[in-house]
Amino acid sequence: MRFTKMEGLGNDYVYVNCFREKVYDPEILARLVSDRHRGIGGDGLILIGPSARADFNMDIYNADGSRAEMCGNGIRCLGKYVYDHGMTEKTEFTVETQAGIKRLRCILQDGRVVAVCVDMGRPDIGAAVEMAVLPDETVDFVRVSMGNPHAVVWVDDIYVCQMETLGPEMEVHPMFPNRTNVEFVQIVDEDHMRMRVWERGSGETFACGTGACAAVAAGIAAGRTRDSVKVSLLGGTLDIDYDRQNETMYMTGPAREVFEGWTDIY
Ligand SMILES: N[C@@H](CCC[C@H](N)C(=O)O)C(=O)O
Repeated sequence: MRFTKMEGLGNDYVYVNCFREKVYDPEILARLVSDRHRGIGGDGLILIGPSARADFNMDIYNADGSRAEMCGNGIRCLGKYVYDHGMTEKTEFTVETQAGIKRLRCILQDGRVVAVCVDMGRPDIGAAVEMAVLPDETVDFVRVSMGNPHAVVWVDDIYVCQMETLGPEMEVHPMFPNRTNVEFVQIVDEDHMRMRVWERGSGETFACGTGACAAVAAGIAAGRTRDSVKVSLLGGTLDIDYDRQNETMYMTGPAREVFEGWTDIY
């Protein structure tokens, strides 16, 4: 099976072009290829395929084999893949995901895609909630859906926020029957946030595009940020812009191809 390893801000995925490859069991394949010691290594698996409703289809599986509805960093890399590999001549096109159809605009340098802007759709924000966690503590969070589930926790400092213990506990808490991604977010000022993320099915990653949109949506709803915010993650910075008129979030950030290869795991 031929594959391509790609990354957006260090959030890395193994891509398989299903226009020419057949994947028999994507859940098992995701676990095998994501293994950083015995596999290719990545935060999950992304399958690029045809769509009856859009220019392309994206299916994403986390490192533990679970299926996710959407991936912000992953969809930017898909945009780079299909343009740079000559699968489209358009710099603006649509991608069907489990969270609906997303519109992408590729930003080129010397004929290659260096960054992609994605219309991420309308965030769905819940009320602030308190959750009991061990031992005898509570944590306040805001539930946000970007098509996939997020819990945004405000912290004073992302480096001393107990992410390693709270993240896995919140991910599987009974309040989230489908589990959740958890964002730990520090407001630097009205235009800038710092964020660490515990991803459902993958653990801590360097960045999460849907998570950054969820954090900005929660920041705007709480009156703590403006509509255009830079989100600094461990792997770099994303630009998130809320379009009030159309009630939609735009995410802009880089996309990189790391290497191509062949594997007999499939
Ligand atoms: N890293 C992604 C999100 C990937 C899916 C997520 N772990 C989930 O299960 O919802 C992003 O950049 O958005």
